[in-house]
Amino acid sequence: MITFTGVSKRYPGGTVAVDQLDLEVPAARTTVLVGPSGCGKTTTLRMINRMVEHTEGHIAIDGQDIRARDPVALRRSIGYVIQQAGLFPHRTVQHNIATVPFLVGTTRRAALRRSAELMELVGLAPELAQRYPQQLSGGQQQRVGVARALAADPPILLMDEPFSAVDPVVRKSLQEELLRLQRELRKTIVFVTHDIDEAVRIGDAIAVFRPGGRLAQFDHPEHLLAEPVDEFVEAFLGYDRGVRRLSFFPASELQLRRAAIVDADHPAGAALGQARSKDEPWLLAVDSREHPLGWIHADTLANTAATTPVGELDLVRYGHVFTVSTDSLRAALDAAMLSPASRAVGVDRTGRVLGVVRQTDLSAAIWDAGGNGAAGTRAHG
Ligand SMILES: Nc1ncnc2c1ncn2[C@@H]1O[C@H](COP(=O)(O)OP(=O)(O)OP(=O)(O)O)[C@@H](O)[C@H]1O
Repeated sequence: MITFTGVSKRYPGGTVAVDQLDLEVPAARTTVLVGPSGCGKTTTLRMINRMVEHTEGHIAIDGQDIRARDPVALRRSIGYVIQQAGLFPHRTVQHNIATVPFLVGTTRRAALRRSAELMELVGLAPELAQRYPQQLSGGQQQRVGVARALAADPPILLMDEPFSAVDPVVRKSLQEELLRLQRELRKTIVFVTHDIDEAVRIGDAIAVFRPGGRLAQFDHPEHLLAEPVDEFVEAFLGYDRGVRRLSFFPASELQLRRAAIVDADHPAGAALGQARSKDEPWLLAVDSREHPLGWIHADTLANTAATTPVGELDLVRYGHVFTVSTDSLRAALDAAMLSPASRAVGVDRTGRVLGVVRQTDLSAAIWDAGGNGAAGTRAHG
């Protein structure tokens, strides 16, 4: 655990970057520091490894005051990842990753072996080992940065806007990788970002700072979104926080309708009977592996020769699906909103259709989620 007690930082010249911070950063969890530009996030992060010395108060790691530690040894025992990775341009990928092992006197062989292990861990192909940083994409550079920070197996990892220089798609995949790594490694991660969506996605706890370096709220993401302490936090979270909160409620409890599924080789007449008897105006046609093909409306079936197989009709695109076991209500809502049939298609991990969810059933689940705020369980998606 990292404990800040009455910590302030006044830079020479008088700027108070952090003002009387009391914060307990839990061990083996990801804590995210968010807030508008200049509110003291980076300063807070850098005070942990003494790259910036605090001017008031105490900072302790597992009960030990960091001032009692040698700053160089302290820094080496804490992983540090920054925006645009901060790699050494004249060192190959494998040597960049092995920087700290080399510094602390690990044998060349052991350091390079560790480097290869870490490349695999962060999802970098082995053939990239001999490349130089400028020969990598932004996302690959960030992965090297993470691998380098993990090389000495530090219990604490500080990450300062590590993913903000890459495009949104790469950023999302890096966030997913970080979540996967963290499930495996259980480091104490302190992560700085401007982006509240990123914070909610990866944080177990979120500290929102306000201008002037003051802590506004420290909370679990779902609780933060449900109950911002004041107007500043509410505005910072954005006015779509209700929808964002849905990402904490699993889709697995949604009622899935199987009666709306029809095999592609089923004749139109029988499908029409199914649609009418089950009160399902939209049917989802599936192939022999039960993967979705598209929607068909009862009116279309009524105007088709009864013997024509459903799969030969003009099916309406089904849009995107949600994975029942891992996605959240937010993903299911999104799938339903974008569906021409106003229904979301729920699949298993292999893409097999498990059922469809109507917007009315979704509304009921969302209503329940709203009523039981704090009881939500985190979905993985
Ligand atoms: N070395 C320094 N000397 C003087 N003032 C500084 C120094 N570093 C930061 N500051 C000031 O301290 C305040 C907090 O800066 P800090 O970088 O911690 O904020 P931040 O929340 O990380 O900002 P951003 O999101 O823009 O990176 C700002 O007013 C900044 O100008």
